[in-house]
Parts: sequence; structure tokens; C-alpha cells
Amino acid sequence: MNLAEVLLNALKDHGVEEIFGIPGDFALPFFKVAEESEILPLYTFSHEPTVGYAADAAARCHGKPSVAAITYGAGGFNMVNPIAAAYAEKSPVVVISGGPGEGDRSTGLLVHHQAKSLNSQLEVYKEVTCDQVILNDIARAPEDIARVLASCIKHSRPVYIEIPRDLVFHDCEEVVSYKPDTQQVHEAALDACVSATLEQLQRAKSPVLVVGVEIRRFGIEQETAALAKRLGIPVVTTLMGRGLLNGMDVPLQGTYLGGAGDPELTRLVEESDMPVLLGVILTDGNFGVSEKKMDFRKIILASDGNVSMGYHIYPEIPLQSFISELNRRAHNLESASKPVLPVAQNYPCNLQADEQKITPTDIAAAINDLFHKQGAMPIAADMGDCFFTTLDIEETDLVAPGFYATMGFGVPAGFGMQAATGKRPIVLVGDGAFQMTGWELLNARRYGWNPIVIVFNNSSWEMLRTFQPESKFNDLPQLNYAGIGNELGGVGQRVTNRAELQTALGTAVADEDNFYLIEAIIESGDLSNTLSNFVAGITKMREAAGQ
Ligand SMILES: Cc1ncc(Cc2c([C@H](C)O)sc(CCOP(=O)(O)OP(=O)(O)O)c2C)c(N)n1
Ligand SMILES: [Mg+2]
Repeated sequence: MNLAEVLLNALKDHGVEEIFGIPGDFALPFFKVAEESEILPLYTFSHEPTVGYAADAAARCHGKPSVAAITYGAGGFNMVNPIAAAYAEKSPVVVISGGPGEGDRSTGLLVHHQAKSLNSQLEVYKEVTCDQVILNDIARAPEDIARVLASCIKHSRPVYIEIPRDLVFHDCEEVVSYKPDTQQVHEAALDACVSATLEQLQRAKSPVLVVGVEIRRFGIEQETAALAKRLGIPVVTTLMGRGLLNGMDVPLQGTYLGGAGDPELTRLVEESDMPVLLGVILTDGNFGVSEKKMDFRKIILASDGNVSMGYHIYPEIPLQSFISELNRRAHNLESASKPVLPVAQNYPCNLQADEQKITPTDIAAAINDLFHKQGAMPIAADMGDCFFTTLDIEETDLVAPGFYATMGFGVPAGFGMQAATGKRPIVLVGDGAFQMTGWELLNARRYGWNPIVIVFNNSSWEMLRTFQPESKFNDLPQLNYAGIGNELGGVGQRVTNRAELQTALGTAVADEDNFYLIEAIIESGDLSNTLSNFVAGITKMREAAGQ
């Protein structure tokens, strides 16, 4: 077997189900083997950011690694931002880059696509991955591949593998069959940590469970739901954890949004004497608009492989071990004097199909009505007010750059979702973000993908305008996105009122043979409820801080 086949088989053994990529001369040999071996399906796109975003979304859907393959230099540097986003949001993407071979390195000449040094790309990717290797030693390759892929799974973070173009066809030993890296947990430390947690919970008067994105990344949603039921205390999700524990019969109260969210729920979290944060990443998006500065000394935080409570830190306690041990030992705590019931979220619905102009909330209502009629669809959201609109849409599988907040994610993530799940997604994207990667819809037909893309066309960088209304650069050109949708191989429909929106959505859902681009005309200044609250929350905080 050659090095590329060994790598492809190892990827498959580690749960990878597809490769997204764009080749180049440094990567042609690897792509040749990938295409001809058919070990994994290969999807190529038009611009490398799409490769990274699609692989990120597929990895999130699988809860397992997915692959972003590119050429060296021009391709690799083009994809740094999407991999930074995957790193920040703990998505296990395997970056595979073709690279210069021994022949290239020994000419003494500068090599095309080279920036500073031949290892510059490796150095840059060290900042956005948790493990890396250049496979320039065939004898070590099986061990190096096993180590890097195990790191990807253990940390749920991207990794970087560079394969020199002159080694791709060299014979190579196979990677030994993959054994999940069962992290050795220090039993006594785990026991002490769980005992301390249960004692604190027993004493707490108003404990609350806050769940975050790691419980999905590490595939422990069911165990977390079982724990939430067993503890019998209120549960909320973070902004990034939106959609977690959906439909799992837990006392879910909603999504914590600080000053931008439901005041009752905000008080529940911020006035709790024992917030227990499971798999939560402490980000400004998750906690930035807290009404009261959260007192992190009183919280229990299990994240990134450690557990902290007050000034104590228990290192090397994997989230999975912590939750399963809590489940094993937790009993109904007295604090749940009366059963905590899930709070029904009042999402907008029953859209009035009239001549009124369209607002982001109307789009949410139209989607909720659709879900009530024919069941939920997965959603990929870009960054912009379309992302905040998802908080008004009923729980469904959702991928979005909720923390790292990069634009351009939406359409590629819709591709990644459909490749990974086979389900038709709805993609929500602003006109500004569509201008970045929306063109990739030209690739939908070749793979039989048929997303329903809703472009929030306010001809504006509206999110920026909310913070800096005086800037003229927030005005965007008026484009005919519906016409562009037709040109890209799908069906484009421009809708200017709520009746047209409802009709277009119904038409799109009924036609499985095409991707649809529904261009919703939205007036500049019309914001989603959540973005309005976020802006108000942040403005209030800045005024309070005298900014
Ligand atoms: C790749 C990239 N470039 C720039 C930004 C900054 C930025 C935003 C965030 C704050 O960083 S929101 C925003 C405007 C988005 O415009 P559009 O897609 O039309 O959505 P909407 O009109 O709903 O705002 C920009 C430029 C970003 N997040 N990601
Ligand atoms: Mg816009």
C-alpha cells in the first residue's frame, strides 16, 4: 500500500466519511489516489475557505473528524481562517496539505507558493491546530498518522498533516488498527472531584446546569440528559450550545443570553448560588452581555479536559468521565423540592401571509410554520443578523459560527451538513456573507445537493451599522441575488412581502430537484429580536463602563 492509501484508510478507520478539497500541483498525487481509490468520497469546490467551512460543518454533524485537503501555500494559507474557526469552536477537522518534496527542498531555489520558509505553512497551522506532522519519514508515518488523528479526536480540535508530493506513492506500512485513546483517568482525583461537586450541589439553594458545545463534540448528550434528569435542577444552554438536549425530556429552560435574553432565565443563571457549567467554553458571546459579572469563583466548570471549582482545579478529568461518574453517584437532590418543568419557548409562528414587508422575525416564523407542517430541517447559519434570527427558530440541528463569528460559513456549511447527513438543509445568510462564499452554489448540482438558501438582503453590513451607524461603508451594492441563483444552476426567487415569502418557501420545499435561493428583501434597520437585545445589552454595558 502507498502512503496516500495508508493515510486514507487510517482516516476511514478513525471515523472520517468524506474529504472536501481543492488540489494544486503539490497535492495532485494525493488527490489522484483519493479520487481513484474511492476509499472516501471526494468533493472539490471553487475557493479554499469553502473547503474548511464544509469540513468543519461535516465534523460537527458527525461528531467525528472530517477532512479539508488543499495544496501547499496558496491553498493552505487561503484556508487558515476557517481552520481557526474550527479550532475556536472545537471542531475536529483534519487538514491535509500536499507539500514540497525532498527534490523541491534541495534545489537551493525558492519554491513557488513558498512564503518565508518551506515550513512557514506548518508554523502558521501550529497556531490553529492541536497537533501536526510533515510525513517526510515513511518509516515513522504510520505512528505519526495514528498520533495526530488520536489528538484530533481526543481534543476535538483540528490537526495538520502535510504529505510531501514525492512520497505519496512510496510503499508504507499500514497504521495499526485504531484504539480510541482511552485517556487514563486518575481514579482518586475523579472520585475527589465528583464528591466535592455533589457536596456543593447538596448545599446549593438554587443550582443550575449550563450545558455547552463540548457535550455534543464528545458525543455525550444522552449521558448529560440523564444527569440533568437525575439531578432534577433547571438546565439552560449557552449561545454556542443552542439546540443541545433538544427533545430529551430534560428541564430545559432555554438559552442563556445575559442582557440580551429572557430576564427570568438570566436571573436564574446569574443569581444561582451554584452554576454547574458542563462542556461550556467561556466566551464573550456566551457570557459577554451578562447583566451581572458572573462570579466565576462560585461556579463548577468542566471543560477542555479539566474541572474547576472556585480556586480548585482538577486537571486531566475528561468531561465524559466526570459526567458518567456523576451519573453513577448522583441521587435526587433535596433542592429539587418541586419538579423543575421544561419551559415552553414561545417561538414566533402563524406568519400573516400579507403584503407587509419582511423582517428577520417573519423569516423565523415562516420556518417555524414549515417545521410544524412537515417536520424540522437542519439549519446552517452564517454570521450576521441571520445567526441571531436562529434563536427565534425552534430547536433543530444547527451549525453556525456562534463564537468565532466568521462570515462565509453559511453556504459551505450547508454543503458539509448535506454531505454528512444526506438531509436537505436550510441555509440562512446575509447579503454581505453571501458575497463571500455564496457563489459556491455553482457546485451544488454536481453533487446533487439542494439546499434552501434564504438571503437576508438588506443591502447592508447591518450588524456593523448597529454599532456604527454613521459609517457609509456599511451600504452594500444592490444585487439581483435571485437572478444569480438561477445563473448558479438553481431556482432564484426574490420576495418583498410576507405572502411571497411563505409561497416561495412552500415552492422550494416541494421541489427536491433544485437548490433554491430565496432573496428576502429586508429594510435596513429591521433587526431580529435577539440582535436588537444584544445591541441594547452591549450599549448599556458600554455606558455603564463609561465607554
Ligand atoms: C470573514 C469576516 N469578515 C468580517 C467580519 C466582520 C463582520 C461582522 C461581525 C460583527 O464580526 S458582521 C459583518 C456584516 C455582515 O453583513 P451581512 O452578511 O449582510 O449580514 P447583516 O446585514 O445581517 O449584518 C461583518 C463585515 C466577519 N465577522 N467575518
Ligand atoms: Mg446585510
